Amino acid sequence: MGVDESPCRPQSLDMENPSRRGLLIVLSSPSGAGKTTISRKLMEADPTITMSISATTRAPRPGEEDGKDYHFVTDEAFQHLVDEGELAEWAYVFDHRYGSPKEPIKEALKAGRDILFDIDWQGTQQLRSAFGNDLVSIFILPPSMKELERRLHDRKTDSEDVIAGRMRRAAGEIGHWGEYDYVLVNEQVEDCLSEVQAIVTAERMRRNRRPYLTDFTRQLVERPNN
Ligand SMILES: Nc1nc2c(ncn2[C@@H]2O[C@H](COP(=O)(O)OP(=O)(O)O)[C@@H](O)[C@H]2O)c(=O)[nH]1
Ligand SMILES: Nc1ncnc2c1ncn2[C@@H]1O[C@H](COP(=O)(O)OP(=O)(O)O)[C@@H](O)[C@H]1O
Repeated sequence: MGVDESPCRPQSLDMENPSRRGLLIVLSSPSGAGKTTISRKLMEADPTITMSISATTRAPRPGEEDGKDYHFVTDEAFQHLVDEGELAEWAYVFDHRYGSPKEPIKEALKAGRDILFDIDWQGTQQLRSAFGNDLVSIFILPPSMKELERRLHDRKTDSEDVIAGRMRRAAGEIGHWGEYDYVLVNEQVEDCLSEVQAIVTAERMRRNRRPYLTDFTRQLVERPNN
């Protein structure tokens, strides 16, 4: 259901204005647990959700597209983004820098659209400080460390060295699970996707994200014959 199709949406609402505050949806996990897979499926099922495309200094993997998967930039270009205050958050991950551009977030929130982030715990902390109640955070765990390693090999995008580095970092990343609003185990992709969708649906219904309810409830009470 699209943003404007809620059955609870009062008819008198100004159609030019968004009826709901946009939501920042953050997915974090150790590398290989499945957040890219879940993100893609979530957006396929609900095209009103847009992805925040991060800037990174890491090299593209085979099949990755500049401007679609990441904005692949040099160290100098990344530093320029930092200096100009164009990133809402940024962090070092696996010896590279990754950051979320500020402008698309502002646009999405203004338009009442939801925006999805595939970022680590450091970025999540920074976004939570900046956006508070507009953010919902979800941590995705693998069913086991053995399965995590199997998925990293299966993906065939990284060398043995890189996989070993990602596995070494996984325990540290998992250590931050307690900072997240929701924690899921990605055993079967479709089950995990359904759980993420249930969270998004419920979070969209939160009272503070539906400011029009103030007018709607007033109308209900003041004009009982309508
Ligand atoms: N803080 C922060 N982390 C990011 C950002 N973009 C990606 N990451 C994280 O960087 C880590 C590495 O990402 P990537 O190199 O694509 O590897 P992957 O985890 O195997 O997909 C993952 O934990 C991502 O969630 C960002 O903009 N900010
Ligand atoms: N539930 C799952 N069961 C089996 N394989 C999975 C599952 N979820 C993801 N994968 C596979 O695991 C690999 C890593 O998934 P990916 O989405 O790239 O993880 P991340 O973005 O967290 O690094 C990919 O090859 C993906 O197809």
